[in-house]
Amino acid sequence: MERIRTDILVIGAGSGGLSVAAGASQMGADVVLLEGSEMGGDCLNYGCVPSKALIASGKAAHAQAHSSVFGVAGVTPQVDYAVAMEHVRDVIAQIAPMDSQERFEGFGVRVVRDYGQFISPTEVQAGEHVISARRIVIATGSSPMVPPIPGLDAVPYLTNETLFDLREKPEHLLIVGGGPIGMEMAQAHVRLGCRVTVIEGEKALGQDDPEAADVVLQTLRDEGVEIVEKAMVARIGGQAGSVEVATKDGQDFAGTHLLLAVGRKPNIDRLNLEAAGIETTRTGIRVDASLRTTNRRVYAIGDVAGGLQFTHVAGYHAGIVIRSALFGLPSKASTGHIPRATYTDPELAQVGLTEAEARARHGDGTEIARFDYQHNDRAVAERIIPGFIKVMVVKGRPVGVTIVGHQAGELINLWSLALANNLKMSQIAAMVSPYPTVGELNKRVAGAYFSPRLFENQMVKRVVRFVQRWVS
Ligand SMILES: Cc1cc2nc3c(=O)[nH]c(=O)nc-3n(C[C@H](O)[C@H](O)[C@H](O)COP(=O)(O)OP(=O)(O)OC[C@H]3O[C@@H](n4cnc5c(N)ncnc54)[C@H](O)[C@@H]3O)c2cc1C
Ligand SMILES: NC(=O)c1ccc[n+]([C@@H]2O[C@H](COP(=O)([O-])OP(=O)(O)OC[C@H]3O[C@@H](n4cnc5c(N)ncnc54)[C@H](O)[C@@H]3O)[C@@H](O)[C@H]2O)c1
Repeated sequence: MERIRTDILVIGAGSGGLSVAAGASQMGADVVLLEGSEMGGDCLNYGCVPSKALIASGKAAHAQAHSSVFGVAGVTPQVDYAVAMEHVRDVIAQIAPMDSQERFEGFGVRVVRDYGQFISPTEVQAGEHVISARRIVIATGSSPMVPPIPGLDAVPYLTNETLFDLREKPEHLLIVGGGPIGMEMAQAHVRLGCRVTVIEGEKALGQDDPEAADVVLQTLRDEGVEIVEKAMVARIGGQAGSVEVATKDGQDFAGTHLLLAVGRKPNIDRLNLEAAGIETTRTGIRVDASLRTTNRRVYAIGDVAGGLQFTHVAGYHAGIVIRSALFGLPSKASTGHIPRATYTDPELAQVGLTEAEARARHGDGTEIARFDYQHNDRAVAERIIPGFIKVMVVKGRPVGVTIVGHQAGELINLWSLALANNLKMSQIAAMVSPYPTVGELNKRVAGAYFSPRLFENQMVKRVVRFVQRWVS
């Protein structure tokens, strides 16, 4: 048994853990990093990266089939699913060196490739190593939730951890769960020529503004995805190549493959948290605003902390922990300025409050500024007109933004800046955007906020008439 003493021990080499390890080691701390599986965690290996790479394949196929409106004859795309999945592998391989053991050892981090478990409040065992640390950061992420649906144990099913290993194209993919994973993978697969049925227990994209979600859902339905809502799965049967799903309301579905996308569970089982006095909640490890667990020397970040589950949140958490653990500075995580985007086509992005949340919190003080893609000249030229941007404004400042449409995930960046810095709508309106860009939408929605004040204001009209009389 080798004993190691260090300043910072990071458990988990995914989005959050790697950011802590890179930052802390480059700022002079002695860092040990544990990883029981693949360097890079979920995002690189089974999450963001492979899903966005497969979405890109779907987009290429869709463009081929829908080019005739541009005067370029459309063709039926010849999809080789195995090659599309090799493209996914290749994209992972291109990004992997950034997360590699070698790169982190180059920073001076000691990387131990084993699962860690607490053996005392300050010690973690990983294989043949016992590591004691001044501060410990748990960044062990989450895994696909596999609910105890009767019959599921006897039927082969896919999750995000196995989907990208497929090489034979599913003829008919049944997806249980209409959240971001379900909808992104539904569209990618229908565009690659699979039949797709999404079975959702409540409302698909139910976390999002319903009007914006409907724009996405309508597009997916138009592309051929069957989306069944309010259909909670009650029983699963069949066998490999022939899967049957029965819902509580008595509907039956049959397909060739089954993908489970019904949420996540925190990776805490291997950690032996009781030995360190670390409490958990229903969704993950209990943390305070500075991301400390119930053991003051131990932090929890990213998916395992049970809040928002995004790579950029894990990265944001890493910054909070570095400030607190390395410099002893008070540092608190907040969520009001954290954006999210679902990379369907059209994309759906949100930062801050939705319209319903803003009205609930600010009542009549909420004003809504809105601008539709169909009035953006670039969107018209490129024929990407479904969508809108909606800004919830309170006392002249944006408190939330919903964008559904082409590149909504890119457009939301400006509003993340605005909310993080408490900017005013007048500052957004003062920006000059190059014409014709889709990004002009952001300025035009700020213009839409001010136009009733300027154009429907009798005082403004009186002042203009008065001044004009004196202008030579
Ligand atoms: C299909 C899919 C698509 C997604 N798309 C996006 C997206 O587009 N944008 C976005 O922002 N987010 C996306 N996410 C979410 C994103 O992947 C996660 O929020 C992010 O990976 C969380 O980072 P993390 O560091 O908390 O955990 P992870 O990245 O999962 O890393 C945790 C690591 O800890 C290791 N580990 C676990 N237990 C132990 C232990 N006891 N000892 C040692 N190591 C351990 C694991 O092996 C893993 O490598 C997606 C997720 C999925 C599933
Ligand atoms: N673009 C992105 O940023 C992105 C993409 C994918 C995933 N993610 C992250 O991963 C997380 C997990 O995604 P997800 O889509 O698995 O989870 P989710 O919790 O967002 O959605 C799961 C859906 O499954 C439904 N469901 C649950 N049990 C069911 C049952 N028995 N029958 C039918 N429907 C059922 C729920 O009603 C819900 O709508 C997301 O919350 C997000 O944080 C992010």
